[in-house]
This record gives sequence, structure tokens and C-alpha cells, in this order.
Amino acid sequence: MSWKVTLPCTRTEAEALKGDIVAFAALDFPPALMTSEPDPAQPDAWRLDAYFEAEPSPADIATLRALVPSAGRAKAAVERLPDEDWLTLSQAGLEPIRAGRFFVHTPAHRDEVPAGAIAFEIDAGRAFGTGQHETTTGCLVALDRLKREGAVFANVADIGTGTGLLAFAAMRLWPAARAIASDIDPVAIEVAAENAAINRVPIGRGPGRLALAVAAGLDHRALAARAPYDLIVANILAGPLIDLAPAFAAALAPGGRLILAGLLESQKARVLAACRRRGFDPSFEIMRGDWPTLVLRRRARR
Ligand SMILES: C[S@@+](CC[C@H](N)C(=O)[O-])C[C@H]1O[C@@H](n2cnc3c(N)ncnc32)[C@H](O)[C@@H]1O
Repeated sequence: MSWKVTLPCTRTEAEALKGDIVAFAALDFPPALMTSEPDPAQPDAWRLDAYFEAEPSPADIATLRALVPSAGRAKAAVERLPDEDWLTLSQAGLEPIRAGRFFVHTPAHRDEVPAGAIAFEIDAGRAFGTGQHETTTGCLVALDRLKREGAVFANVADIGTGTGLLAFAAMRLWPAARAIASDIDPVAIEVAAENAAINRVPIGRGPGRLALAVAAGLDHRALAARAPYDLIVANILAGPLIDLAPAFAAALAPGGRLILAGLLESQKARVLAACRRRGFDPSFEIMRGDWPTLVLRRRARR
């Protein structure tokens, strides 16, 4: 059984909430959230729809209400849905994303892959990373730029992999690399494995293969055993990224690259300072909305 909560909102609010951004960035309870375009007959009637697996509590509704201040005291419509696939519902509105050479789409847009694109079909289901969020597209564009600049990576880690998308992208760009994708959330690793199968990403240990691990940060035997890496990607949040800076420095080879996302522009200086202290120099930055993606290089000497 699933539940749907609907609140009115403005177009600006709806656009800010589109996709999976909210489920990850603002809420501890990740309902599937989507904003709905208005009925053509009522072009100003935008609304926020949030799908829950269990009956939403008054606190859940209050949290949603805070996301759309224009709703004011408008009554939230709470609807109990028949046994539909609420995850499919939540993804139905996701348009494909282009980021660099990448094209990321849900099963509904399988037939729209442009010629020459590096395409991934991502069934986000219970994990973050449909490609809709600026932090994910920022990382995809950063990977694409590194490839265009001639970087070659043979040993890659994607920390906080969610759906697995960034690890898959790195493996398409550097097919001979061995890669490991980890997440603190075991469900994300299940989803990443499912997406690997959908996208024919070989799972395993050797070159050209992807290993998966449930781990907090780099704290896992498999992650330690594979170090030093020449590329680490981590789209998490500013706080954990700062905490992980020493571990990133220890796990990266001199000259190795670090791609960081999940921080807001206002948090960038703190993240950069933590990385500089640990022996990283900034290489370049990709800005998407309020979300910078930082690309850094580990100095030969710290
Ligand atoms: C913003 S999502 C990024 C997903 C995907 N990499 C992308 O770019 O779309 C962050 C992911 O990091 C995971 N995560 C959060 N803290 C973590 C930590 N300390 N170690 C490993 N994974 C973590 C979350 O479970 C979540 O799947």
C-alpha cells in the first residue's frame, strides 16, 4: 500500500524540487517526491506530490509543507493509493538527462537515446542517482572533461554510489579500469547491482569490472586493499566530505584525482580548505545551480 500527499505550490517551488533532489538533500525520510506540472486548463495550479510507503505522519506533512512555503495553511490532500508501483509512479515524470556525452534515462525513455551518446538506463527505485540532480550531472560533466583532457585512470572508486551511475560512467570512459562502488546504504548497493545488470556493466574484481561494497567512507577491507586509487568520485554531503578528506588523501596515489560533489556553493570554501590541508590542489570546478562539483589533484608531496 502506498500513500500520496499533495500540496499546492508555485512554479518556482516546483522547479526547485524537481526530481530526487529533495528526497536526498532535505529529508531524512526519503519519500519519492515529484512535482507535477499543472493541468493545461489551470496553468497556475502547480503542485507537489509526495509518495510514501507508509501512512505519512503529521511531522512528515509538516516537513513537506516547509518545502513549499506558498502553500501556507492550504490543506494537504492525503490519499491512500491502491497497490500500484509507487516507485514507478515517482519516476514517471523524470525526463532524460544530458550531461557531457552522457544520456541518462528511465525505462520509459529507452527509445530516445541520441546517436553517439553514452547512455545509461537507471532504475532509481530505492536509491539516489537518476541523473536528475545537479550534483550527479556535475560529476558526469567532470568525468567527461577529464576524459577529453586526456586523463587515463586504471583504478577508480565511487564512494556513495547510489544507483551506481557515476561508477558506470567512469567505466565507460576508461573501460580497462577496475572500479569499486560503495555506499553506506545496503539498499543502494542492491540497486547498483540491478542497474549494473541492466547496463551490462561487468561485476567482478579485475580490470574492466566493477566491485560493490557496503561501506561508510573508505572504511572497508576491499576499499583499503585496492588503494592507491588514481580516481575517487564522491557525491555525498559537505560534512562527510570534510571528514573523509584524510581518508581520500591516504587512498589516492600522488597526482590522483578527486571529484567531490554534494556541497553547496556556501560550503565550498570549507571543503576546499579541508582538502588543501590534506595535500590536494583544485584543478577545475563545474557549477550546476547552487551545487559546485570540485575536481582536485593530490600533490606529489603533502
Ligand atoms: C547524493 S547521493 C549520490 C549518489 C550517486 N553517486 C550520484 O551521484 O547520483 C549520496 C549517496 O551517498 C551515500 N552515503 C552517504 N554518506 C556516506 C558515507 N559516509 N559513505 C558512503 N556512502 C555514503 C548515500 O547512501 C547515497 O546513496
